[in-house]
Amino acid sequence: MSSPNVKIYYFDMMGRAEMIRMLFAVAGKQIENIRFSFEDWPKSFKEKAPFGTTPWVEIDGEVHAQSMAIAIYFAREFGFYGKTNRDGLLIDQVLNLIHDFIEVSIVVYKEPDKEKRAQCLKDCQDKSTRLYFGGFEQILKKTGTGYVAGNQISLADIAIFDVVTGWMKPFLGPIDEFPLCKALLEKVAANEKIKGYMATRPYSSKKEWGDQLLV
Ligand SMILES: N[C@@H](CCC(=O)N[C@@H](CS)C(=O)NCC(=O)O)C(=O)O
Repeated sequence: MSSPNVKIYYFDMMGRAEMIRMLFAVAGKQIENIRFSFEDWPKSFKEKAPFGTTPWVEIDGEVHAQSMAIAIYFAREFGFYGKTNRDGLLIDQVLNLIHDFIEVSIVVYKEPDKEKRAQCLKDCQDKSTRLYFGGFEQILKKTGTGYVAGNQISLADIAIFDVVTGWMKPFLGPIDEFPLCKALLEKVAANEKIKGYMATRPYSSKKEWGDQLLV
């Protein structure tokens, strides 16, 4: 069976689309990026998005949205969702922790008062980083292989790597107290496909939402 034609629609940045793009890179699969500006989003794209938000994908012409659902679907298709139901449980816990972390980061980003925002950012870099990386660490300890699920890289490992290298980077504090997370990140960074992708991806952290906080 031939591979489907997949297009992903998103802003010209990493954001919520990057984990999906990275998964395709690690799986050695093609995905076409349709990138648009903030100006063009309401004018030409929002009405095409299934639920009025981005990212969304077109799979052989059929549209689907919700970044986590899209990532999970392709992880299953490409064999990056573990081998057992328990693997899926471990992976889902990581993805849900990341979902919660994203929500916290967005609250910080949207805080209009500059002083309050600085305080929220500090809390995020301190307490939230500890809470969520503490969660990843617990899961990695339970699995005991150095990966979130089983003995090979899965969507969850890629998603944790995206947290530290993507748009959420400015919201993170030090993760030194989480040695299993650090070891996992080194392993993902050493993956040949990830290395190739990171060396050529067109995105700059300067353009991401998080970095605008620091302006
Ligand atoms: N739960 C959704 C959230 C999507 C979402 O809020 N996307 C933002 C960009 S990251 C968006 O579409 N913002 C523009 C808008 O709501 O008009 C997902 O993960 O895909």
